[in-house]
Amino acid sequence: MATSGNLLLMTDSYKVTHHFQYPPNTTNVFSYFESRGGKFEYTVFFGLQYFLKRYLEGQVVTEEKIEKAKVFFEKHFGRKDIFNEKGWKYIVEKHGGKLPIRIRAVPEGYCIPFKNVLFTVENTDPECYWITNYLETLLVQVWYPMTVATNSREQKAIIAKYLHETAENMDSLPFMLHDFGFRGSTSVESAGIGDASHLVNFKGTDTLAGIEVADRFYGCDMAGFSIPAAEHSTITAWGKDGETEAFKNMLTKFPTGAVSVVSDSYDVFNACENVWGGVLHDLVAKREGRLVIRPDSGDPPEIVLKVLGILGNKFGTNTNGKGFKQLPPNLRIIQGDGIDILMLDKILGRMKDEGWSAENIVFGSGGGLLQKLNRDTQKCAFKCSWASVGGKDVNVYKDPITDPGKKSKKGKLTLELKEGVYTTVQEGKGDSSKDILQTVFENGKILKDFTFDEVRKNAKLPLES
Ligand SMILES: O=C1OCCC/C1=C\Nc1ccccc1
Repeated sequence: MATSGNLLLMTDSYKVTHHFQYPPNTTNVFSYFESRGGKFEYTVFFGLQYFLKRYLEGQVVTEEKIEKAKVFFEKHFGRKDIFNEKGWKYIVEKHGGKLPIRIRAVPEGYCIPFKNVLFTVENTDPECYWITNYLETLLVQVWYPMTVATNSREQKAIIAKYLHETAENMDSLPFMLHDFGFRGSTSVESAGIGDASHLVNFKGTDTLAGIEVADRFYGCDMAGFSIPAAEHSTITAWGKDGETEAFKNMLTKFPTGAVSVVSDSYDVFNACENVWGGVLHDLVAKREGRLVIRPDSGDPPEIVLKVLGILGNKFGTNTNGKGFKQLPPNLRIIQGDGIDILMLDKILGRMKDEGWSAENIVFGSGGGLLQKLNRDTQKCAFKCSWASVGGKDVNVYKDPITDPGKKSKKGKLTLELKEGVYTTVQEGKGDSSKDILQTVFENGKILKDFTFDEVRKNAKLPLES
């Protein structure tokens, strides 16, 4: 049951005036959402279910919300005759406050090449033609989970490629990219949505909000995991001369299991050479459980290779079945500074060139994972493609001479697989029995509830099967 805010205010002001602007006797408006393409050739369709459950499901329109919106819009527009009070009251009286809308969508987790229909929205009551595009503003926010899930999956593909080339198995893949992005997110809600999108592809996170989203909206009890880890304050509070004590404290307070220690407070090379590889060498070498050393500054590829070199000298390496060097299984490094998809490839490429297996490292990413994206990254848009006016079907479209790239699709749309290629069939010419779009929402009810496990399975890489 949707539990937050006043849906009547979750739109753009101009939409409040649009019920006056459709042709007379318009009874149906059918619109669709697509990515017109951009950074990635496809999008992982993810996150619509969050919006349906959080904002659209059940009795979302009430007399009280209508009254509040009425007062709000009289002040906002400075006049009394704009807000569609009759239209909203009709929804309360006729539909019990449930939205007379049908939404058909690609199954969550599917990877769909751009310029394909991803979901459609249409009104189910001819009186409510105006509600379809009223919901655009909220529904287009699905650009964010989709784009984060896609960016995260593309990073997984890069990591998987290097693991495939330099490691004997893919076992470490699920924990190779850890979400560090909570503090850099624009809100607790967006951190939750973004991290859940990352967790479609991975299982390591410090962004706790996303675990709650995966639980509450996709039925996943614990979608992400973490380990005890230091931050600079827990090292530097021991004083510059106390760094060895601080490191030793980490090993003794967490005697088993994995532990991560940020080691660049003063001199990460000295820390690796003379502390981890010196004073604490034997404690580390015989440790039950993994020590993860975290550099956190400097040019990432250079620092990573230098730190690997020092640790390799101090703790030894062996050569795996693919001919690449591995640190002892209880010793790894984590690079969480400056990581985005390009830097990931750069570091792993350098490691491979210098004979290191990718499994010696894990990555943390914050802004690169959750923030360095916008709606334009994948050019996500919502457009009307069909209407019924005075009982006549109209194939609606735009085709601006000033940007052919913004040309929109016509008529009722379906998505089919034709010779293994996802194809959007326009003008209602599709075969509904082959339509990959499924009705996920109708008249206030959610008709398909994807579990996080299903979404993860749908989004798997070919290399993972
Ligand atoms: O070092 C680590 O090892 C793995 C567990 C997490 C972790 C660090 N977390 C973190 C979170 C937010 C900003 C910076 C770091």
